[in-house]
Amino acid sequence: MVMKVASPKKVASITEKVWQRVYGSSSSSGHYHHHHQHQRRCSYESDDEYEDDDGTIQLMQMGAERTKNVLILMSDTGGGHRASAEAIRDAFQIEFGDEYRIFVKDVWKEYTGWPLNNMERSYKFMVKHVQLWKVAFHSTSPRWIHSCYLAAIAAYYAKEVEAGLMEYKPDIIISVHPLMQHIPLWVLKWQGLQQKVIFVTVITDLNTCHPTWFHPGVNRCYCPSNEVAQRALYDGLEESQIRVFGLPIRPSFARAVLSKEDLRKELELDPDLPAVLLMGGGEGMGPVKKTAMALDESLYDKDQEKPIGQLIIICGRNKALASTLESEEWKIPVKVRGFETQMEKWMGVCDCLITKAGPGTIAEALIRGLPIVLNDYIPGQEKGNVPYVVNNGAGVFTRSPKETARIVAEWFSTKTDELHRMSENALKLAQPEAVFDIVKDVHELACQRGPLANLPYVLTSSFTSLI
Ligand SMILES: CCCCC/C=C\C/C=C\CCCCCCCC(=O)OC[C@H](CO[C@@H]1O[C@H](CO)[C@H](O)[C@H](O)[C@H]1O)OC(=O)CCCCCCC/C=C\C/C=C\CCCCC
Ligand SMILES: O=c1ccn([C@@H]2O[C@H](COP(=O)(O)OP(=O)(O)O)[C@@H](O)[C@H]2O)c(=O)[nH]1
Repeated sequence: MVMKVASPKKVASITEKVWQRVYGSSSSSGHYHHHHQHQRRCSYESDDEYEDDDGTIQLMQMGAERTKNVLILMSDTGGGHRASAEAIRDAFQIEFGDEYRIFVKDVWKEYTGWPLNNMERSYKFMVKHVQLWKVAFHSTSPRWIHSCYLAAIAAYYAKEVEAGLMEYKPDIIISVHPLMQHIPLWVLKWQGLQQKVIFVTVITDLNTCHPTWFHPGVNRCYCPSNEVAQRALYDGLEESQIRVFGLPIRPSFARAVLSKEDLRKELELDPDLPAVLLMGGGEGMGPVKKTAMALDESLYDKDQEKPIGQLIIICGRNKALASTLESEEWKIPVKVRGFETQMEKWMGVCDCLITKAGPGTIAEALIRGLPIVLNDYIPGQEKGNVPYVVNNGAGVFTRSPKETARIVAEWFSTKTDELHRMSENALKLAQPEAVFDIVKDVHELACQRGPLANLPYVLTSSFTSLI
């Protein structure tokens, strides 16, 4: 909160002056008491002030009372970055209420031009032509290569990015995207805002992530696994910058108490038949259709002429896939859905999952204790998710739709004990509290920053004024 008050000639202390203005009393014990009503608020306070030309005093902050702005940088390249961004936003709200104001934004899309404003489409195109993605991913891995690209883009779009970031006057910037470290950090540096704005990265890949995630200039780098933390250390981050809590998953997964029975009624599913969930990330990627067809065969008992399981297919934003599947005739009970906002419910009614190796979907399934058949992965960032699941006994990998269908049929008939064992292993890997650990740690960072964080934006030099 920035307040303007007239400058009194004689006052004992600045703190008293502030509290006199705000509460009409100079009692510092009143101040103390007020702080304790906000247990979780930062415990620092500061007396920053400066005098304007007109003789009024700008009171920079009310210490702990100021609502802090948190800008979460994401992009809809896949569904995982938005899901993690929203998870962090929700956890901030649950833990700290109105102490933080959260903005989840794709600043590139809103403020810049080609190629940054078009990443979703470029990414979709590249992963469809998977060899192209493989070359792009690996050829940009060396630091000097991606730094050159990103520096060129930063120079070109500096003003736009600056405008995009400054619109939200962030006290804290959280990047949940591999290409959103370098450019914002350069802008902060150019503006002399590094001491004021906390910058943290929350990595949303479980293992073989791209090195653009690791920037030595961050205040914290939250790694979802020890494997990623090792990579961060290898890429030059200090141990003090790294924290390993897990991948941030929406609190509705961690905190909701779900009864399978009630959910099956709500979602209009068969109450008794075991259920398999088939999906392909936010974009409905991978061999979804072929797998659905194979399951329609394997989950139907021809001798008894009845199904041994039911199938739910979530197509995400892939509308073409949803409409093709909706027009099919099925022997077993099948539900075809588009983009669902309550994934915790759909996972809560199922007994196992078939998916490409998306980190968000995997982490959610682990929380729900769902054994996973991984049927595809995007080269590069998703490759390492396969051993992560398989070596920990939480699932299997096969690219063959028929093999997938056979495995699920066995899990639902002769190998229920294997299904049960894998479910237990999945639960052991789950980290439902990760998102809360992350926001609490960010909050601690904000508290440690103290008065420096409360310099108003008007005091800092703007990049636009330098050029
Ligand atoms: C020396 C020869 C160079 C050849 C390459 C030519 C040009 C560069 C073209 C493309 C750059 C490719 C960037 C590669 C780095 C990507 C880092 C990364 O891991 O990105 C992943 C994200 C998607 O997120 C993932 O989604 C998954 C699911 O789908 C899953 O959820 C996973 O967890 C997520 O991490 O990918 C992107 O965001 C890619 C955006 C693609 C942008 C294409 C723009 C192309 C145009 C020009 C280049 C502009 C900027 C790139 C700067 C390059 C520096 C890395
Ligand atoms: O209809 C859908 C399909 C997917 N998702 C979510 O999108 C994310 C997908 O992330 P993941 O990392 O698995 O793959 P990506 O989509 O990024 O390739 C997960 O959180 C899913 O729960 C969703 O909310 N609704």
